[in-house]
Amino acid sequence: MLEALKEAVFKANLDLPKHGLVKYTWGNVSAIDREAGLFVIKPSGVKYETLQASDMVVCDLAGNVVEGELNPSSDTPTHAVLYQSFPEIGGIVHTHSTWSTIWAQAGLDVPAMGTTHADTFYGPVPCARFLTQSEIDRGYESETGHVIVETFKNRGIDPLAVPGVLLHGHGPFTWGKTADIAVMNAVVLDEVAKMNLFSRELNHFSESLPQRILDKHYLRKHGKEAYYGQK
Ligand SMILES: O=C(CO)[C@@H](O)[C@H](O)COP(=O)(O)O
Repeated sequence: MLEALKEAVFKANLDLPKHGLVKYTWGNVSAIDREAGLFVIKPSGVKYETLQASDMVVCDLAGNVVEGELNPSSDTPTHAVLYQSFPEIGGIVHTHSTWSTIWAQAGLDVPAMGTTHADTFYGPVPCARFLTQSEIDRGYESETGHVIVETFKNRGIDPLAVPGVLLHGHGPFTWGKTADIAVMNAVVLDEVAKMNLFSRELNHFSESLPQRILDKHYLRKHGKEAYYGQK
């Protein structure tokens, strides 16, 4: 079942260490077949060096395993909630990539400070709040997905215009129309997180570009007159 999608997700998972986004088994990639209502995700705890396409696990939109010998990623419930809530996305990446995780641990949005950021993200990449104890008790991974969705809803952010989020104290999730685009967005997010960290230091001596200039840059690059969901 879904052999081609398994191959695509397998290759996308191997791109994480290739781009320096993961250490050991930190992180995972999934992709969804919307017609089948099933998504394919990396198995939990399997080293990238030994990973095979046949190891991929197939889950339904509730996160239940429908095919696969291995346990799905521990983040499967988060992926499931995001696929349910963001119907236009096709692939999701979670990592603990260094520079994005620095901002996540600080509980800060990654600000839009230049065109490199604005090429991909229409405004800041938000940092979602800590989970409450009762949320953790209900299930950390599924509640994580709900906190991400709540963040975008409460802040009026379009997940297609900002295909990524930080989780306070945890790390980044990114997404896109395919697993490969989700991986690219994860690479860009980590790169701009690194750039912004040092730009903010230098900002003690200089000014950043105004947000309106960067917003126009995004809209021009993405051919959008006015992007709904963003003021
Ligand atoms: O965030 C975490 C653990 O804190 C997970 O994302 C692990 O980093 C990867 O878990 P598996 O996908 O191997 O279950």
